[in-house]
Amino acid sequence: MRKKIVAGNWKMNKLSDSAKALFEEICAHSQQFGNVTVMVAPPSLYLAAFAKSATSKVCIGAQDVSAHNDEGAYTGEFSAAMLKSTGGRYAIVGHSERRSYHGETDALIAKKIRACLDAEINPVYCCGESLQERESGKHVQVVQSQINEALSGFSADELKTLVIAYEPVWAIGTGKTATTEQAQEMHADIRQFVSSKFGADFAKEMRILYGGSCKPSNAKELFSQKDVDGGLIGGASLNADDFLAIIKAAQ
Ligand SMILES: O=C[C@H](O)COP(=O)(O)O
Repeated sequence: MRKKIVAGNWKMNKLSDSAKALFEEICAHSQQFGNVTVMVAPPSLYLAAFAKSATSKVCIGAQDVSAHNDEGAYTGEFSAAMLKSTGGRYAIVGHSERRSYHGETDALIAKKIRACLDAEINPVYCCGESLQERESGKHVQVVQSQINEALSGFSADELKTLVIAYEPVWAIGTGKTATTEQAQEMHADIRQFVSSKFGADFAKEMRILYGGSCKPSNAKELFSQKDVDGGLIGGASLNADDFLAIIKAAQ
């Protein structure tokens, strides 16, 4: 039985005081999270303080991480090892906003996954197709090729802590959610593809999150799909009531 994950990706939102207040409100409800793993990925400036004040039921994650694990001259970056040393547990890698605004490729993302695994940080690998790719019927092929490139250099044993987040780019921040059928279909395909690469036992255990305009009104239906193991939540994670309602929907 795969344990569900609800992860909040705050992106570049919230000044220090309001970030702290939101985080405290989430932590204050953590006794009600039941069997759901809850992860919060704030702007990286707040990571260390949040990790220090998190309850045991709230994990801290980074929105991105360096591909380098050795200390050195990489201005503006922080390593997975540094994240680990602050108490962080997860790192999102390959988010579509990193791909489109920073030109990140799956080859680079593979290095970030390697850096995470070396530092014992759980990578949350994001993949997903654009609207044009969906409309031209290439979505399955696009997502398989992303996964293939990012994960080919790893063994099943190395990837035990990997989480995949399927985020159709056309659904991110647009209010347009994938239908439950579209989400389930793609998640099942991802699991099948991963099974063909790493074996059925591995694929059966791997968590696949849905991301893209997930909100309290659609979370329960999405999370009830056989291959949807929770969500990577953007906009709706910025409001405690919405985020807590989504966590409830995963229980
Ligand atoms: O990482 C989160 C995703 O980009 C989803 O964002 P959204 O829930 O605002 O559509």
